[in-house]
Amino acid sequence: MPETGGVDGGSGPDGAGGGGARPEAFRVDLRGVVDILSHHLYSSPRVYVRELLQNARDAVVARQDVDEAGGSGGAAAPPDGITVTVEREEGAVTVADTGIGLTAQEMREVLATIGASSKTGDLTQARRRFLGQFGIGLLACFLVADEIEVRSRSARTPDAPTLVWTGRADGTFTVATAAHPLPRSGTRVRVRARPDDREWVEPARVEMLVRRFAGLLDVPVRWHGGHDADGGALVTTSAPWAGDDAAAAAWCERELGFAPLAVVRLDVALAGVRGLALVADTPGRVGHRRGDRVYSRGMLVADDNTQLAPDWAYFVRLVVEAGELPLTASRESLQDGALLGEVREQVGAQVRAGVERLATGDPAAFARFLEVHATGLLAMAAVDAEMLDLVVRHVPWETSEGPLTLAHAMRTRTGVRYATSRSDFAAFAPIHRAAGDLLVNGSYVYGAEILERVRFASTGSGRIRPFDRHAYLRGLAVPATGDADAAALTRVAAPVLARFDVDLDVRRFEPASVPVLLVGGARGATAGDAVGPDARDDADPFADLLDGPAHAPARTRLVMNLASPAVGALATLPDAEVRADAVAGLYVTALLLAGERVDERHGALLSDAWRSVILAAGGSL
Ligand SMILES: Nc1ncnc2c1ncn2[C@@H]1O[C@H](COP(=O)(O)OP(=O)(O)OP(=O)(O)O)[C@@H](O)[C@H]1O
Repeated sequence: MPETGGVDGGSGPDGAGGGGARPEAFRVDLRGVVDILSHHLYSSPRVYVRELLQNARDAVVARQDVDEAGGSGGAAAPPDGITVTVEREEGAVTVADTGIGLTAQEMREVLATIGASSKTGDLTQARRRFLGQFGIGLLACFLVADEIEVRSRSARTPDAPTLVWTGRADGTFTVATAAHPLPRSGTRVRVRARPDDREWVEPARVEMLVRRFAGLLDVPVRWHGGHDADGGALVTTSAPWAGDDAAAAAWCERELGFAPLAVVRLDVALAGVRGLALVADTPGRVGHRRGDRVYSRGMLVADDNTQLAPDWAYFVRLVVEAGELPLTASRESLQDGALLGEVREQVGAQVRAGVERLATGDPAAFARFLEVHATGLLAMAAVDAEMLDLVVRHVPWETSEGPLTLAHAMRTRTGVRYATSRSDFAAFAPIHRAAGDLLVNGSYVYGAEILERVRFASTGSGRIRPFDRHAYLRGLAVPATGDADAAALTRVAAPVLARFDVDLDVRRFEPASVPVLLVGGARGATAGDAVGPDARDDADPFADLLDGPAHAPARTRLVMNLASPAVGALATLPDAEVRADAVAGLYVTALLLAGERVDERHGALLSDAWRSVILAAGGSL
């Protein structure tokens, strides 16, 4: 007669509390429970394969504690470990293990009681050794089948009988002695799919699931397609972190589909977490990490897990053995908690250390890393103090002295300045170089934010300042009053520049190779053109306050360098028209040097200037 699973008919003492009412036991509607599992716990019916593998694995581990006296042997004995077999015609899957097995009493107590597990005695100890803990995993078989058959021979006594437990989705089960004993102790669980669920027991699918879930399992797993009589093909392989970097890279290419730029080893001893951080070969989206491949005792938990790495580590994908980190009941993610938080922090620190090692030990690999991930790295540094630190120490910036790290620049120079516009950097870098000052190009995406943070961080305080072109220009030597060259140049150039709505500023500075500098926001084009509002977007917002009377709009200034031979000789040109064309030409040169947008009209001005100068120098039309 079938027994009813999950119902305990026991009762408490009559009259205890509750006015003499007899305590009754909860009843369990197994179909209802399975319905909850399938809709709210498990992501897909395919997890039945994982749950069976997991139970088999735990049984093999538990067996290691028991010294079976002469239990195994015989020609038909299965090989040590786990074997999965599919009967195509029957639509059945069998997972056989050489594990601890079950006695009749254990079958009644742990197989048929929802929430009962043999693995929860000492939770910490159990967690260290077993995958199961909740006592519900076996029910996953009801996602695809109406009946589960567990054929088992306990390893606890040498002459244990082989028993068959048959559990049904209607909540009943039977225990009987098997007609055909198992050749050695262990368990075979067989599920035969419902006609509607045959897709879940298709051999190709089951093989794929077994390889996926159990590929790294810590006990050997064999796949037996059901045709040959041998022990089946070994599915389990060694973990990617067990081999060298080349093996890890090959694994990454095969399993994750990319050739990693670098491999960082992870080892968080406090939770037995081990694995790899594989540096992606494409930029990815900052702040959008691809999930990580997580295993527990070699059983696949997820390949899109986002709990183990900090968000900023978007440039790596992890493959990790989660060690003692507990899993949720669905077994598809990790339980949140202090331990997970600590592990995440250490994983972050180890990824950062890996990037540092790359930066210091393998410059070529680090350069490749920056080529792909620089923007992302800078984006993270703009918000994360530790990434900022890494960027300061290892990322080279364009400076007036060539590429330098900010750390090096600040260590070796005083008064380092950074320009946040490309045009300022282009125009002022040569002047800084000539004066022995250092200018950093901070016009990259996130450059301004990062340099601003560095400026106020303890490492940077006082050593790096934003570049202020107005203040800098005020520092450039003004020709003495009465300087004849300056007066002559002003007479020649000021009226021409006025046509472009541009003021003249005559200075004398090094290097002489810089004839002109454009300062201010306007991109005046040709004479008579008004300066459009959009032309002001590059202007220094404080320029009005610093330079002009209150509320006066900042006017574009052309700084002409009297130290430049071209500028110095300008006023000596005899022909007024040539002089005017040359001034206009220098103005366009200044626009170009400042990286301003120029158009056809500027091209015409430049062309006129060249024509006039060439003709004046003796050329002919
Ligand atoms: N192959 C097996 N060999 C021996 N015992 C088994 C086997 N499969 C299941 N059992 C027993 O049945 C119990 C219940 O299994 P079930 O999968 O429902 O839960 P669990 O593995 O304990 O926990 P979880 O729900 O976390 O998986 C197990 O604790 C174990 O004692």
